[in-house]
Amino acid sequence: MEYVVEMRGIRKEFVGIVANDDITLNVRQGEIHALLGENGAGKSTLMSILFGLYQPDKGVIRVRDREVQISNPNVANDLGIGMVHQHFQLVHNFTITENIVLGQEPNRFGVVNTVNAAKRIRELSERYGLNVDPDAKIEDVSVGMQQRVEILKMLYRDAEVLIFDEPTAVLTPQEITELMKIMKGLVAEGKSIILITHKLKEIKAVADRCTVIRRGKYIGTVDVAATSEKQMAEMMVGRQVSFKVAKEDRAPGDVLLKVDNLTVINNRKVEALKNFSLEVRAGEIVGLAGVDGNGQTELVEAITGLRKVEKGHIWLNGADITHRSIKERINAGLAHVPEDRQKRGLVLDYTVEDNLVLEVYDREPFSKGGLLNREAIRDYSRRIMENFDVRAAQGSITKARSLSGGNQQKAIVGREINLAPRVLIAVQPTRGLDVGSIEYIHKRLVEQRDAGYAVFLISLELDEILNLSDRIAIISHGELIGSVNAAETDENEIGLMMAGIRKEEKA
Ligand SMILES: Nc1ncnc2c1ncn2[C@@H]1O[C@H](COP(=O)(O)OP(=O)(O)OP(=O)(O)O)[C@@H](O)[C@H]1O
Repeated sequence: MEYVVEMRGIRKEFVGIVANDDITLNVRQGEIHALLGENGAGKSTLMSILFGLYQPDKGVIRVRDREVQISNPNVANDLGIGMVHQHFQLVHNFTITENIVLGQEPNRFGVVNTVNAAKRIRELSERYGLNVDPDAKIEDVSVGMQQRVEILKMLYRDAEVLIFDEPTAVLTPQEITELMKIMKGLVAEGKSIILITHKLKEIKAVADRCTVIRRGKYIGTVDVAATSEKQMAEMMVGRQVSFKVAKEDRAPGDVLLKVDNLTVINNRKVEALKNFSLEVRAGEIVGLAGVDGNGQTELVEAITGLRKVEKGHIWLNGADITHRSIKERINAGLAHVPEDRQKRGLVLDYTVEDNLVLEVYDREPFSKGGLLNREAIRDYSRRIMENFDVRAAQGSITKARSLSGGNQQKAIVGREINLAPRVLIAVQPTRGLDVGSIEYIHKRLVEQRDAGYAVFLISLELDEILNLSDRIAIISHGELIGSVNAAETDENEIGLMMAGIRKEEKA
């Protein structure tokens, strides 16, 4: 058996778009096989076919040398194919064991033996270095741990081929390192992994081979050790890609966003921000670096009006907006690319065009005397879609739900930048985007700065913060640890400050 999974000549068409057009994917046993492609290239569709969620219109799938019809996920399971989705499917007030046995057949007394299950979970956890406590409740464990529960679910069902869909998008850098170790351990034990990711660094670090697809078509499969990141990026987008952002020096102007001594309480009634102060000036990109969960979310919520401020003030272009409504803040020139595109960014059942005018539909020319001007809305949306390369099967009237993840993200960023906001709050603006799209969004953020606006960038990607920012503020446990010039710092210094070590302490 040369390959554990062979997908040959796979085609899948949705209304108006061929998502997979004659795609080949051959996975060897015991390898980590990366699947790389720009946003909307057809990766998720191909994996949904392998997992039995979609039926291909054409093509053959062979698993361990046997031709198979994977008519639903149960068939995939029986064939030893498992998938860790980007959005976990876990019940929060259940224990880890309960989540793993969920959906298992009960015995003839109608009960699932959770004692035996917990024992087996412990064994699997140990064997693959997962470090999971079977008795812990999901709501009490970190995101990284929840992902391991998803991995355990697959192992518990004896999966031999594991599909990971952008698994590192939700993880902290430490968790990413650990996950890579786990993946290597899995293949060392004979499992095979298909890894969907946009991060070329990760492909270089763990994958053996990489299959590249572009606009639904198969481009090629390469040996990762012999191929550079640049080469893979070029295969993927069909042109040269620059990883560095070109940015001229610029003297910042007036303070456009001022956060003054802010104290905010989180959902657990704990102070998530303590006397936090920060300024962002016109013509400046300020990056906020910090380990996830250190008050970034609450800070953004307070600035955008989603969370009440306990103490302190927020000023936008000289006006105190601390207690203003969300709408008033938008009208005063604030825009926001939110952390969670599905919860806050888009109304998934609306069309793309309705999503693109979400904040401005009540202004002229989009409405007049209470009536919507469809033509104006469509024109405006089409322009954003074109500029930001938002690919949608039926154009502006496509439902947001059926866009690929990256295209949803591009639509949100396009919508917010298009408001020409005085202050743009960009949270993880390039999450889930391919390198070509990242390059483009970064350019637009720099343009925003060059036009004399303020950009506040919140990102867990240190590379992105270092690359784009003029100034970097570091947050730890809800406190400002310090603020440094991007040109005069490096990953190490920022890393230490993210761990809560102040500059003077280090000296
Ligand atoms: N259920 C669906 N109905 C209609 N079109 C769809 C559906 N699912 C996907 N598409 C379209 O098929 C194309 C491929 O999408 P897919 O999600 O497979 O891309 P992807 O490579 O996973 O992208 P990303 O990196 O952005 O997640 C896209 O143009 C998408 O809009």
